[in-house]
Parts: sequence; C-alpha cells; structure tokens
Amino acid sequence: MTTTTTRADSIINAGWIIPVNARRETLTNHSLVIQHGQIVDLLPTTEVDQHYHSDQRHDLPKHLLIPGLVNAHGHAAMTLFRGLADDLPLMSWLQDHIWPAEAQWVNEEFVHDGTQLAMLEMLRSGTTTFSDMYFFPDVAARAVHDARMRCQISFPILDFPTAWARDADDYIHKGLELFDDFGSQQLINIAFGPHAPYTVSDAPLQRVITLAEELDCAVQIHLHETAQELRDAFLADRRRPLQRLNELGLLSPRLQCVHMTQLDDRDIQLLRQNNCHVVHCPNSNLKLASGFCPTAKLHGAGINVALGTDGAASNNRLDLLGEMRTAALLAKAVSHDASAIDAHSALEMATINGARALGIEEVTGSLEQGKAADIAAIDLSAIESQPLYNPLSQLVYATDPSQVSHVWVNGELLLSERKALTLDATRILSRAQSWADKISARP
Ligand SMILES: CSC[C@H]1O[C@@H](n2cnc3c(O)ncnc32)[C@H](O)[C@@H]1O
Ligand SMILES: [Zn+2]
Repeated sequence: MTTTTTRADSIINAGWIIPVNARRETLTNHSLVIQHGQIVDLLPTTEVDQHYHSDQRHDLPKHLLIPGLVNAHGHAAMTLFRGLADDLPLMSWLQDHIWPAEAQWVNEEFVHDGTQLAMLEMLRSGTTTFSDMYFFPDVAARAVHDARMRCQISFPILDFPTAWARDADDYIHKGLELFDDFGSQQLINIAFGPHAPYTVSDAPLQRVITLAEELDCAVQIHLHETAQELRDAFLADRRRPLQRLNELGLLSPRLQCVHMTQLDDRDIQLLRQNNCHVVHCPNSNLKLASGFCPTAKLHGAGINVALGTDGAASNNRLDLLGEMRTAALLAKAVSHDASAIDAHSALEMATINGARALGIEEVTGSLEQGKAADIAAIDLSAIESQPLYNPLSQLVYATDPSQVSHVWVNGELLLSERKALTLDATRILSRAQSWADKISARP
C-alpha cells in the first residue's frame, strides 16, 4: 500500500521541546513541522515520516527547542556605548555620561552599526523578537528588515532636541512617517516611545493617547525606574508619575511600563484595573541600583510581566537567557519565597508574556500550531547542562548563551551552528571596533 505524505518547508526533529503552553509540557523526541513560516504540526518523531516529507530536515537529538525569546525593552544601538560609563546611578549615568555621548556621536551610521551589533548578540542568545527605542528609528527599522528579525520599533519622544528631532512635535511628526514606510511590514510593528514622565510634558503625552488609539498601536515608556524619579515628581506636583499618567488617560492595555521598581498597592491596583503591561529589566535595575520590581506580587495580581535587557550601556549584555535567570532568582530574594517565579513562569516572562506585552501573542511567544515558527535550539549536550534531569531547569538556571545553536524567525533559519546567516559578523565587529577607536580617541 502506498501512502502520500505532505511536503513541508522544514522539519526539526528535537530531543526535547518546551512549547510554553498552558499545560506546561516538556515533550521528548518530538518534531516540529514548518510550512509558509508557520508551525503546522508538533508530533512524536516516530510518527513524522508517516505524515510529512521535506528537503530541509534538522536532526537535533541533543537539543531543546523553545519559543524564540522576546526582549521587550532595549536601545539596540547603545551596544556601541557598552562599558563607557559603569558603576553609576541612573541620573548621573544619563546626564553626565550617556546624554553627552549621544549628543556627540549618535547619527544614522551609528544607529545602523550599533543595531546590527545588537541583533547579532541577541540572535546568538536565542532572541527572535525585540523592542527598540532609539534615535533614527527609521535606520533601525531598515536594519531589522534586512536581518529579518521580528521587532517593535518604539520611536522616541522627548521635550528636548537631539540629533534626530527638535521638539516633541517634531519627534511625533517624524515617528508618524514610520507608519507609512514600515506599517505594512509583517515582522515590524511601530509603537510610540515617550521616553519617561520626567522628559515628556502633558501636551505630547495627550497627543500620544489620541494617536495610539487612532492607529491602534502600543506605547512604551520608562516608568517608576528610581526612587528619585518619584521624589522629584512628588515635589513638582504632589503626584506619583503613574497617577499623573492615569489622570491624563494613558493607562490602558496598550501601555508597556518599563522598570516599575517603585510600586505601592495603589499603583498595582491601577496597573491591574487598566490591564497595563510591565517590562521588568532585572540586570539593568541591579547595575544602576535602581530598585527591585516586585514581580511575584505583580504576577499574583494577574498583571502581565515581560522581560527586557534595556540597553547594553546599562546592562551590559543583551542576553535574555541571563535576564530570565536573574528574574527568577531576584523574585525569590525580594519575596523571601523560594517558590516565587518558578522556572516555567520565568520562561513565560521571556516568551509568551513578552509577546502579549507587544500585542503579538497571536503570532509568537509559544510553539503551537498556527503560530509563526520563531524558534531557538539549545544544545543540552554542553558541559553546563550535565547531568540532565530536567531540561526546563537546565534552561532557566544553567544555560549559557553559547549553547544557542540555531534560531528561526518566521520559519527562516537566521542562525545555523551559531553562524548568523543574515548578518555579516566580520563586518559588524570591525565597524564596532572602529567606533570604539573614534569614541575613545575623543572622550
Ligand atoms: C529616547 S531614546 C532612548 C533614550 O533613553 C535613554 N536610556 C537608556 N536606558 C535608559 C534607562 O534605563 N532609563 C532612562 N533612559 C534610558 C537612552 O540613553 C536614550 O537617550
Ligand atoms: Zn531603557
């Protein structure tokens, strides 16, 4: 008897798959089938040949497949400022070092080269989707388009001039042009990025509310990052920044609140009532000594908590695997509860919660039928993963980025045996060194 099998674009046979589904499963010896960029089936490897055939077969019996990681907050081009100003608190870091360096160096070429370096680092640590908030977002969007990663471009809005725009109206005007240029791109979403309550006044925030509703898009803002931010805000108008944003009407499911290390019970209630998302950046908060986001409490209150690296000038890595581990450890320390943010919850923060925060949960964030094939393969034969009792435990508590071997975005292989296929690593490294030479010659 002859049976016909369906042709698939690719088939990945894996030792383990953690799909990040509601059943919190770990599948052993399963295959993932990809057609037109989407996951069409997940089935035991013993059955795959009865149903499918493909020219593109990847046999990864010692590997774990996970959903591609979602880095929900960062400033990609700031890779070129990595290590420029360390061991400082946020305001001194920004005002005395980073803003002057940005005024001196940031231009289109800088953003192009820095964004490429960031993408290379993120791909090589398993990230398939990232959110970027930086100057010249048109240049960043073009670089992302060429690398074929998935991205939310949150164009910046500030009250003061920079190399990209003159004033808040100019930032918004230039940002709106991105919707024409990239609005129809499958892998790119445009969002508003008002920088912070202390750098954007009420009138532009009101414009953001109206325009984001009209255009049906997300808004990302740095919020409640340090105790000083709250003290200064209270001195200025006797309100907490979240209260001010609530009175303006900014709180909604569109809002991605980045940092949130200073939260009282009323803040948590406001976030819950308005279904806002929180983007936790644990390593950046630790390094700048900004404070601790109470993620276990937020999780318990039903608030969606995603993960971000922030920029490489404050982190200093763009490694979401590392953020996942720190997030799990920090939650336990802060809540004095070793069971807080267990390994699967930490993985959810780095995947499905990130996709939910960015408004793309239907598309990515888990390995399920109908979703895009955004996948990272982790080599569990590495020394760091021995002996292997539990792939989930190894992934969250022990994996090193060097174990990420393959990455697919929308079904396309972008990293193979750690080699980037859409980014020229040699050129990117040489451009990064030439920026470092220029910047260190003229401090
Ligand atoms: C408006 S583009 C982004 C702007 O934000 C600065 N930045 C980077 N990290 C942080 C942070 O943790 N809090 C506040 N602002 C930050 C970056 O240098 C750009 O100027
Ligand atoms: Zn940031």
